[in-house]
Amino acid sequence: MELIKDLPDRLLFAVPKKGRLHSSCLSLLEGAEIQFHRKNRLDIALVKNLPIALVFLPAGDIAKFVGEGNVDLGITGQDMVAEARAEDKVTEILELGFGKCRLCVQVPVKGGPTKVEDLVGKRIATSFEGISGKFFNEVDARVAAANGTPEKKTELVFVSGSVEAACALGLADGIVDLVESGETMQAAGLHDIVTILSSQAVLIASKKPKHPELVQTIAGRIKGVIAAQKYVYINYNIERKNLKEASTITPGRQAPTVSPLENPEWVAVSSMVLKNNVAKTMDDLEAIGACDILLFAIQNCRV
Ligand SMILES: Nc1ncnc2c1ncn2[C@@H]1O[C@H](COP(=O)(O)OP(=O)(O)OP(=O)(O)O)[C@@H](O)[C@H]1O
Ligand SMILES: O=P(O)(O)OC[C@H]1O[C@H](OP(=O)(O)OP(=O)(O)O)[C@H](O)[C@@H]1O
Ligand SMILES: [Mg+2]
Repeated sequence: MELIKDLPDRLLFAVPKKGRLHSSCLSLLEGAEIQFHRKNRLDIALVKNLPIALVFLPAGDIAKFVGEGNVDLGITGQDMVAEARAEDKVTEILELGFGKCRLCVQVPVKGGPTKVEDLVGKRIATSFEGISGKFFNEVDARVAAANGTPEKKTELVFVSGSVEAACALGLADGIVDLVESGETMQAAGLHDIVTILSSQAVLIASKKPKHPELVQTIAGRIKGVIAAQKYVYINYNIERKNLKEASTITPGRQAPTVSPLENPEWVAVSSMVLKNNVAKTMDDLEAIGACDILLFAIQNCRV
């Protein structure tokens, strides 16, 4: 097949083929000007403007492929990297700020245990067998040591999705699954008693990439897109005597850009500032006498 023949010369970049991370990944690729056309049903797409091939894989498999060096780059959740036991086999280049969630032990609100130790010897349903197994092995050992009794094993029951249904269906006494808004958990009559890990989507690279320079190029582009989403550009005028204080409010990534104005007692200042704190930043600037405060969206940047 024509497509496969082209692959050896290209950097392979694995992207979740569906699910929670898929559409944010596509926006990221677009922002990084990684242009491709994906044929219907095909899980490989050649990038038109760079020597890259995108491979669309289940999020759960991506860490394994990157860790084994089959593909140079990938995007998946930190939870998936941990579940694949690939933390030492991949380089986490960048947290991407989406796909944020927590992996939690959850139990029924009514009549469920109140602490994780009470689940020892019981049944836990999960799609995260690796992480949950390690977690409950430690709890089992700790409880046995504390009580001076032989170790009782907590039983893991694998389910591939809709994990929250397991308690109501009588399959398990508790579950380990992801929580974001908490809606699914609450709808199932559950609450969380322990957070095992917090996760978000990450850009990961193989430890020995076949195309290291291209890895750097793509990482730089994606970092730029993420920074552009995180920051806005602020511009304001201020009396020179207040510049020191203003610089502490808008320090910029390196330092603020200060330009002289016709009136020698005044300067114009520009700086990147964090988007999520920008109203407070503007309040603080106004309070020290800044005026003509303008805010600009950043289309893209390199940091
Ligand atoms: N509710 C959520 N909010 C935020 N991020 C999430 C949420 N659920 C999952 N994720 C993140 O997205 C990753 C992939 O989850 P996703 O649900 O897309 O995969 P899946 O469960 O294998 O597929 P599917 O649910 O389509 O069968 C998770 O490993 C986690 O990092
Ligand atoms: O706290 P919330 O915002 O409700 O999100 C949490 C839910 O999202 C994920 O499920 P998903 O939609 O991927 O379905 P799945 O269980 O079939 O994987 C996760 O497995 C939880 O069930
Ligand atoms: Mg899911």
